[in-house]
Amino acid sequence: MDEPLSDDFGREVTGVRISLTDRCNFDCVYCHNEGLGDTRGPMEPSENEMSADEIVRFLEVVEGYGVDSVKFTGGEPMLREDLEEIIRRTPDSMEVSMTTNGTFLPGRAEDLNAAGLDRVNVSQDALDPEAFAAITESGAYERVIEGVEAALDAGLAPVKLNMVVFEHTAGYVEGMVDHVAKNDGLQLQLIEYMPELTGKPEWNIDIGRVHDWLADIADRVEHREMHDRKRYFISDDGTVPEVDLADDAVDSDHPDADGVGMVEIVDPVENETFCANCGRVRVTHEGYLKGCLNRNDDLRSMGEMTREEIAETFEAVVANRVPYYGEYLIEGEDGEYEFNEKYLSPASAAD
Ligand SMILES: Nc1nc2c(ncn2[C@@H]2O[C@H](COP(=O)(O)OP(=O)(O)OP(=O)(O)O)[C@@H](O)[C@H]2O)c(=O)[nH]1
Ligand SMILES: C[S@@+](CC[C@H](N)C(=O)[O-])C[C@H]1O[C@@H](n2cnc3c(N)ncnc32)[C@H](O)[C@@H]1O
Ligand code: SF4
Ligand code: SF4
Repeated sequence: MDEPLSDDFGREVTGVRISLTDRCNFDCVYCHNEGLGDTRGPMEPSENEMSADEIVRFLEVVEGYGVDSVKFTGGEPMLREDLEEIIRRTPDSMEVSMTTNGTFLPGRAEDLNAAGLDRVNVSQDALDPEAFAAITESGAYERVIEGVEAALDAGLAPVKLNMVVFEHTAGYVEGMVDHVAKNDGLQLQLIEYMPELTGKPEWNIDIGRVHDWLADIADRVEHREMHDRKRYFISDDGTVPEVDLADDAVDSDHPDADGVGMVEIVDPVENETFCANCGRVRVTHEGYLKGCLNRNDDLRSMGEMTREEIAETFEAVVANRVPYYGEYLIEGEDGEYEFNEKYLSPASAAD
């Protein structure tokens, strides 16, 4: 195995995260679209989207740099009709996962598994169709539930349910934790609402309160290497206490055992430890490499490049990566994060 590249902050890059499209059949009120803005627009494939050949060429190049996992995301990655082909042609040495809104999994999950998909994350912000519709601006709740079932039936377990924790969903956290504790094959990923790219900081919930509550009810707590994320293991013994988290609104290596649900918290906002343990390079649907979700001033196009040029571009992107919180943004005396002047070029200052 080739040695992974490291950036100047000692962070090894072992994974890539590829946005296959910025199109989507949902219109979630919180969507950051992987840092690129609006997903609304025509649903037809755009000529700007990377082709299957371009995606596979990139993956074959970075395999040579020790990259051993790829996440396909979007927009909605399942809008790509050539998704099975892309997965089938992904290098065998890579773990392949996908994050989806789940609506297209029924009827397709088995083919994806057969093509080489190892696991899937499905966004499900509530267990209640009305709340779900209000958040996603879509009435496809039943379809998402069928999608989760289809993924489990196809052997894509564990299926991670992604739930963004913000003002609209805080009241459903307890129910979702209970749901994954009671249902084998499901895990829960509670994602801190990120206002950086979407605005609306008033929707924030103090994620620390969710950590405290889970720490109280968990049998066991682990730290995942990626981002130093905390994982709480919760038993299905009916002891989940009542709690109102909204009252002051302001490694797949561990398959869940029977009767125990795994809940992972993704809390990147103003979290220097999270950024210090970040080892993934992103690729936009148009084929730009991106060192950090929250930045768009470090994009480098792969355009019509040869393998050698892609390799050079990948090396340059890794060399240019900096932790977002703690380096690109630094904490001022008043406790607020502000831009580190050394990264403020005239171009990025205008963003
Ligand atoms: N700021 C930031 N947010 C992230 C990062 N990784 C994940 N997130 C947030 O978590 C959301 C869900 O991530 P997923 O695509 O489901 O997958 P993941 O949690 O990164 O990966 P796995 O747990 O390995 O499946 C992302 O869309 C982001 O909102 C990261 O590196 N930085
Ligand atoms: C951008 S979506 C793309 C994949 C797919 N369409 C889906 O919804 O799963 C990837 C993940 O980002 C999460 N997400 C989107 N906007 C967010 C925000 N502002 N804060 C935190 N997570 C967000 C979504 O909940 C979803 O789990
Ligand atoms: S389904 Fe995913 S990409 Fe589509 S709007 Fe919702 S979070 Fe964004
Ligand atoms: S450096 Fe950027 S991509 Fe990595 S964890 Fe921090 S905000 Fe996310």
